[in-house]
Amino acid sequence: MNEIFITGTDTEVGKTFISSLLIKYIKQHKKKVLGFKPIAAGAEYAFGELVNDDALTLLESGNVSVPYNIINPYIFEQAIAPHIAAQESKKCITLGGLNASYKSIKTRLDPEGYLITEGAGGWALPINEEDYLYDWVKAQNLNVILVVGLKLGCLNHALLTHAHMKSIGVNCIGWIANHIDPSMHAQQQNIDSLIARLPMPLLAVAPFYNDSESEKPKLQVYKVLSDVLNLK
Ligand SMILES: Nc1ncnc2c1ncn2[C@@H]1O[C@H](COP(=O)(O)OP(=O)(O)OP(=O)(O)O)[C@@H](O)[C@H]1O
Ligand SMILES: C[C@H](N)[C@H](N)CCCCCC(=O)O
Ligand SMILES: [Mg+2]
Repeated sequence: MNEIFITGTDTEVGKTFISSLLIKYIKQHKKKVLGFKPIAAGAEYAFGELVNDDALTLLESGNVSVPYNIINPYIFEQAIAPHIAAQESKKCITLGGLNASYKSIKTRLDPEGYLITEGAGGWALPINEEDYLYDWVKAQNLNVILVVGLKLGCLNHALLTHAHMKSIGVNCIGWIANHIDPSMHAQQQNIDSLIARLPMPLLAVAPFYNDSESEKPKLQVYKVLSDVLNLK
């Protein structure tokens, strides 16, 4: 199975936006693909069940039909740091629980399928008093793609995020530049600054997408994306 973990330089930098475009890109290659949002904070009740927008977006983007709770095992109503939301609702996010959910979702895909997991927040997300979501990513030996939300400050966030991945032995297979701030100055120079400093390839660039535009958002994809995703 092809398994990828999508992290970002921060919360709200476009992990869901990019994950959804990547899932669509993989579907264009006639592959089965499923999104996984293990931990979601910020949810509403629909038909008596708590649901989260990111998880719904991932579910709708893929082409494998599974019940909601399979793709989003940990869900909290408040849009706050998940380990705090868990404490407040007297629940506990555990590495064991994440492993069990991951094992369960993997039974829904065959070995040629793609499982795209979206993190929550940035790379260093506490999940309880001891563990971080990256401990789980490392334990599962997942390849990571870093979404860089292009805004002032993203160079520091991207470089520190990658430095930490390297220090714990997590494999980052590439990064994606996401134009989230149309007013940002020197956008291309910022991309070039990261190309020069990050050792992994730039896989794609997402333009700023204006909701009022009739066109669907599109990734500008580099050939290396299909290579790292094993898509022929
Ligand atoms: N390229 C883009 N153009 C325009 N808007 C974008 C773009 N990328 C993301 N956005 C918008 O920015 C907001 C944050 O994006 P998104 O929800 O994907 O971030 P996230 O990193 O997944 O956040 P979270 O940490 O909550 O999971 C959303 O409203 C999304 O539609
Ligand atoms: C609520 C938000 N949209 C995300 N789901 C969770 C972000 C957690 C950030 C934790 C932190 O780094 O401070
Ligand atoms: Mg998201």
